[in-house]
Amino acid sequence: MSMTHSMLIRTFVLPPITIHKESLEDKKMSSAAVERLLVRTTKLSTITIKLYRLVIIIRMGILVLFFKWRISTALVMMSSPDTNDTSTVGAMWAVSIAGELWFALMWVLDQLPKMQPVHRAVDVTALDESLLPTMDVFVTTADPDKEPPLVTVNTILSILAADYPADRFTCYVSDDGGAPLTREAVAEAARFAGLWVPFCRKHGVEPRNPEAYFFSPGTASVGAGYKGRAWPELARDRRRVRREYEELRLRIDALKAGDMRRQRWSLADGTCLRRGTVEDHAGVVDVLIGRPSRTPQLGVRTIVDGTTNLQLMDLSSVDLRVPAVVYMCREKRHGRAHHRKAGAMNALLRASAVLSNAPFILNLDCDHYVNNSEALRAGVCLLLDGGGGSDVAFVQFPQRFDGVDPADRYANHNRVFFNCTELGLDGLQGPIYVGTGCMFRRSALYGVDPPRWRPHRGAAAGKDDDDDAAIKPDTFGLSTPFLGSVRVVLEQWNTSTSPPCSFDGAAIGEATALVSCGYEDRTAWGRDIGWMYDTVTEDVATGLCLHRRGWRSAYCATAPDAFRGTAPLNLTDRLHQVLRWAAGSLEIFFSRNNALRLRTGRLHPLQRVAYLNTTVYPFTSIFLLVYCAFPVIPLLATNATAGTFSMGTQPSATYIAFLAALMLTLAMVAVLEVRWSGITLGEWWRNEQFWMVSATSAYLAAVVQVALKVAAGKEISFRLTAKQTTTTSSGADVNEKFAELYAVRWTVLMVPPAVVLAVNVTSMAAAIQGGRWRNGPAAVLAMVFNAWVVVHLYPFALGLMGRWSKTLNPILLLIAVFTIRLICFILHLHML
Ligand SMILES: O=c1ccn([C@@H]2O[C@H](COP(=O)(O)OP(=O)(O)O[C@H]3O[C@H](CO)[C@@H](O)[C@H](O)[C@H]3O)[C@@H](O)[C@H]2O)c(=O)[nH]1
Ligand SMILES: [Mn+2]
Repeated sequence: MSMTHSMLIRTFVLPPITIHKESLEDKKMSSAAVERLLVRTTKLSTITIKLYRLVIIIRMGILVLFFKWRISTALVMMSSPDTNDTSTVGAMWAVSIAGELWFALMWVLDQLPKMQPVHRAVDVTALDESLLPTMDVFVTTADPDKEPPLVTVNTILSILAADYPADRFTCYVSDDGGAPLTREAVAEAARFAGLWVPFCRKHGVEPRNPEAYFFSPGTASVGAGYKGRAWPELARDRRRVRREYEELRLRIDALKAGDMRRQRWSLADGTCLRRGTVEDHAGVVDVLIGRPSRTPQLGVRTIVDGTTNLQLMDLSSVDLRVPAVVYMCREKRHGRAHHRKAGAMNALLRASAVLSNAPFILNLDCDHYVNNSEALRAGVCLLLDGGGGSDVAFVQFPQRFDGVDPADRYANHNRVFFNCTELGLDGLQGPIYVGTGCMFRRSALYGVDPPRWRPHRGAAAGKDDDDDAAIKPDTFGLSTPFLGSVRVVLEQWNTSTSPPCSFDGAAIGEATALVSCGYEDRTAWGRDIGWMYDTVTEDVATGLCLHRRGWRSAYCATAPDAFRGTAPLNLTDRLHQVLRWAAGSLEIFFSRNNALRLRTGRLHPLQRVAYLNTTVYPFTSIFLLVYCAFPVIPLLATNATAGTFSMGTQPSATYIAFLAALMLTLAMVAVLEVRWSGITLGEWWRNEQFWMVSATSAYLAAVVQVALKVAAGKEISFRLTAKQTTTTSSGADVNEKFAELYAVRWTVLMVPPAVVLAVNVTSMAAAIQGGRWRNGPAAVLAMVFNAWVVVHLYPFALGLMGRWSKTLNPILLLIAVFTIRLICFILHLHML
């Protein structure tokens, strides 16, 4: 990378000197005249959105009036001489109002940041081919048992075959398990890439993940959308490549079978290392495919099978180059913190700095493959965009999943978050970073301020002394070559130095030293630079640190999906995933990154609200459980009269009016949200439902875990999500296809919702049996509320029932639940 790169930096990355308030109109007019736009940003301001905002504001007004009324009524009741048991009555009022206040607050925190969604369309054809920046792609894997090597291999192949110049990107694979099996599998992928990558280029196949391409039902019709040469040729080539791929699969199976007997690593240079354990092993950096030449290597030959002499594929005039592949395993030692994924990412960040030092970085978890070969270009558009792209620290892509059952009973797709929340945030300071499928600007990770907050450093400025001063060993560590690489990256603001790029022995030696476990001692890694430590959701914390420094982020939704991954296999895995996210969120809440305490004017106020929302939501579990248990009391009470706890208030027209208004506006907001974001009502409902399941189980456990951490310093573990191999023969029946999903695996997390379910069901039974439900409207309503809880917990019950359960129609349930929810609120009010 020499002139081309520096020109590019000058053209696109140089910061505008003035701090400008973004005006979309201005931007459109000024840039359109000069060059083709890489990104077209439109504020969604359809009638739906306007109505949506209006209803949200009206509902907030109603909430204020409602609470004013509730609290004043409570105070009047308490001081009334007719109330005989003041302490019980007071406690009940407090529980009820506290619950409602918390739910209302959560609703407001959730809605506010969603009110100004924007839509960004990238134009990859507007990118100047000769100016494409270099990119480092990081793949993380940690355990070959839970993350099958075949999945990782497919991810790597899809990356290598992506539509991006082969000499401009490098694929780094981090193996936290230090498993020879993983390394061998990566090497197999590197070998197979020599055939797979040119094949993809020749025929323009999609997706470029061989497993998905050959075996997933969706891509069976290869002819459709065919971009390459002659169709019969594709059919022939496809058959041959598929045969090769099947052999690769067999080889990986064999590796797996033989894994137990292996004691040593053998590296590319012939040296052997003794195999360590997962928690204790040496650091390794191993270049599996070196840097390809800078010019395309057009195939003038055909690949011929050595034994059968059969012509395998005609690759004349197809570029045969394969991007560089580096296998990396950071050193781990007993008794030394390794900081999970964040630690792996920081090791990758440093090792790649002395090897390729690309200004942009893409991270994919081992199970998330490139599904749209233009994905890398799409991300680059947003980072290079002349109209503000230089302030963008990262581009988050939506996470999409294969292998989710048609009913999505555990809400794995998370559509409300990706299609509403992230889009809304994009209109503020940018989406929250949520892990896999995210592209970064390397300099942002080194802790510098974004251009718009560096107003004195413009194109004219010379060497930046501040930057030099900032590149200190007590921040970045002692490696001189690494410090040099940091300087190069930071100087890209205003000079035209090109990053060094070398895979020679010295560079590899340095990279190995950079992944040693002592390198970060007494440095700022994990605190001020790189990925953040001290939380199991390093993603949210890292994004927050970038946003608080004034960086923006961007959301990049493409069609077809840029990346696709796998979702947790069963309810147990899913609950543990949600538990980890909730615990990580609370860890951030109790850290120096608490959104309420951050002292910075650079965080957009609504962005702050969004971060507050993302870090406090698990507390809902406490309010929810208490609030849920509350109406059951009259049914279980030995005193048969439901009036025991009634404080004698008569239903008033006021509260009926409040309820009607609150319920109506809630329903309207939901319907409008579904409309502007394009998700389905079913998806929205699944989200609601799974929220209930998590809130009664995983969130509660998260609160306990974090309480233990805060009080007793007990660390929270990162339980890896098991990945599925996506192969699903097209003909298989649903039960067989999702057998793993329907399997019941017990976890303590299921205890609280099971108890809630049981209590509700028995209290209903008891009430019916004892004829108590006839004793008063409160009891009847309590039963209805019970039913509401039970219905909300039904995906959980399905999980418990295992594969024999049949899925109910979510839409019918939705209607039922809305009606019941209304009655539930009446119940709460009636009892008081
Ligand atoms: O010590 C570790 C632990 C995990 N990982 C990798 O981290 C990734 C995420 O782990 P996974 O179990 O798949 O977590 P998910 O809940 O599915 O992932 C989401 O949530 C995580 C934070 O909790 C983020 O790190 C992920 O990027 C995000 O996709 C995987 O590639 C792992 O190989 C490591 O490299 N080292
Ligand atoms: Mn995952």
